[in-house]
Amino acid sequence: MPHECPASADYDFEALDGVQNNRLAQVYNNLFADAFYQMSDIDIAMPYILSNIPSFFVSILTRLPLRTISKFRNYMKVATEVAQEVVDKQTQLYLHGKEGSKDLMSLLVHANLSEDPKTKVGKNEVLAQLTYELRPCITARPNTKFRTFFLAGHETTASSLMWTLYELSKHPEWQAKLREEIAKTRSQASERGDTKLTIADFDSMSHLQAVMKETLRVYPIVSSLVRQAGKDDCIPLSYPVPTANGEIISEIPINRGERVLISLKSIWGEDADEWRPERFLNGHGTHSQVNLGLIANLATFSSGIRGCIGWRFSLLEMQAILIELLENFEFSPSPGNVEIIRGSTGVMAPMVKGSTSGRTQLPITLTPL
Ligand code: HEM
Repeated sequence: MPHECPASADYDFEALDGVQNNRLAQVYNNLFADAFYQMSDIDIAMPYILSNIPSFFVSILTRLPLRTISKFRNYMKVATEVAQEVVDKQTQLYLHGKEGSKDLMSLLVHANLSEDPKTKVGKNEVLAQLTYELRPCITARPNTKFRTFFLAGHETTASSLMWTLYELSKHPEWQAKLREEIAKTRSQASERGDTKLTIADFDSMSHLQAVMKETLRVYPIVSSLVRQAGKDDCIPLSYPVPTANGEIISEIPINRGERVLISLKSIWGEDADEWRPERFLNGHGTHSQVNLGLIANLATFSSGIRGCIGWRFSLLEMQAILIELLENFEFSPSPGNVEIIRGSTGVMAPMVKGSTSGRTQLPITLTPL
């Protein structure tokens, strides 16, 4: 299993060697759970306070030793230093005529050095793309630019992968189906003379696509979205509902500036809570297409102009890792009575029920094949 991030930053997190060896891994380790799990009242209120006060007071308040803010400030400091090192390394390679690696970060560095004003990307923007902007992270301000490879790109994909492995560990029959599909696709590729699978091969693997889509449906990592009304409006309802005073309404009026929290729980019928990838295969059910993407009967990547910019990258990354893992290991539930719950840690992350550690964790058994 790769323990670096060659696709995005040509940077080795040394994650499999233990977090103590790498300063970025140290501050990143359990960051979301440490910052967001079981927050205090003041930590919960702070984003709303910060969203509604002038910037001058924000910079004072964000110096307070509050849990969420301190954790992210700590992370930002180290992440910015590492981002600077990555950028410097790629810049030197580029200036000495060496191609450097073909990861996303190197492409951004090349764009930073571009002489053409149309393609040039400023240095601060390059750094911000790699790290994170402290303010939107700790405020609830909707529509702020969410700029990052490390956080938006990593935590979401890693947690979705964990949930996929969790479900596969409980469903050996799906592991068998996937191994068969992978072997068939590999043999087709080698008949063509290809040693590696192509993106078209990934897209052709309907069982793996169905497994990923079903996991993204049952475990939407970003489980709610906030939107702010740009003008007075009415939100039409799919069906009339009674209000607290008994009035039946079929639309909800909202005023300009009001915030709406959109829950991503879709309507999937009686088996909505069950993990059943077959619902996307063989024309089962009404939402049967196996295709994945921004518009794929799921709101897991959101949609429209603020939809996830990294959805395609994330799916390819997950697919590549899952193929590698499934070819090499069998997954089964952890021995003992371990119950896994969905931890509310800013993203939906697996945690062990009853554990007081406050850590994101997923104990499962891996057996080499
Ligand atoms: C399973 C993986 C992922 C999930 C479930 C996911 C989910 C989402 C969602 C729901 C949004 C919309 C947030 C909102 O509207 O408030 C979003 C936005 C975003 N995502 Fe992802 N994401 C994933 C992976 C990635 C990856 C791999 C990257 C980058 C490499 C990424 C970068 C972004 C960025 C930059 C935005 C903000 C887009 C904008 O506001 O214009 N995401 N993501």
